[in-house]
Amino acid sequence: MTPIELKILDSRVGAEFPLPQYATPGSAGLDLRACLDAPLTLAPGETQLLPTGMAIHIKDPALCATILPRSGLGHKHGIVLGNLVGLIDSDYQGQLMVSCWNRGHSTFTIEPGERIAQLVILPIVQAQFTVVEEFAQSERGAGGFGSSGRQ
Ligand SMILES: O=c1ccn([C@H]2C[C@H](O)[C@@H](COP(=O)(O)OP(=O)(O)OP(=O)(O)O)O2)c(=O)[nH]1
Ligand SMILES: [Mg+2]
Repeated sequence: MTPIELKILDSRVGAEFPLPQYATPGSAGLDLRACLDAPLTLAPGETQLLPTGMAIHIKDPALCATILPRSGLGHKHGIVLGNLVGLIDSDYQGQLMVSCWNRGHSTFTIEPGERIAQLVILPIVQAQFTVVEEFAQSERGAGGFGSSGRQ
């Protein structure tokens, strides 16, 4: 386990709303909860930025966090992320925010404390680019975007 600092910005976090935790020993993600004062209704097509009531400071530039949708909410109810994937930089110290997008056809109500997305901590490699005139030829070369066909 990698220690990461977490600041509670809303006193309900860690009390009525549990802190993010790995649900099982093999979990990759920690569920994030909507730190709302009242239920929030998302109409079809609507996007709202929801607070989580907490901040993390990852510190280590060799790590980042991503915010991903929960599969049940996304698949069954069309509740995904307005930014598709959220990327949390290692030097970000502000509140973790979740952009919730109702891409479905029905209104969906998010309750205070409801688990709306998941946080996944990942390793990062920062690159330093070396500008060259030519690349050593690879097997693929510039082929892409379906160049290998469909079957
Ligand atoms: O779903 C998200 C995505 C980002 N962030 C925070 C953490 C991240 O480190 C910061 C900046 O995110 P990003 O670089 O993706 O956004 P930007 O539009 O490029 O903003 P900036 O100009 O602040 O970098 O916003 C969130 O809280 N939730
Ligand atoms: Mg940015």
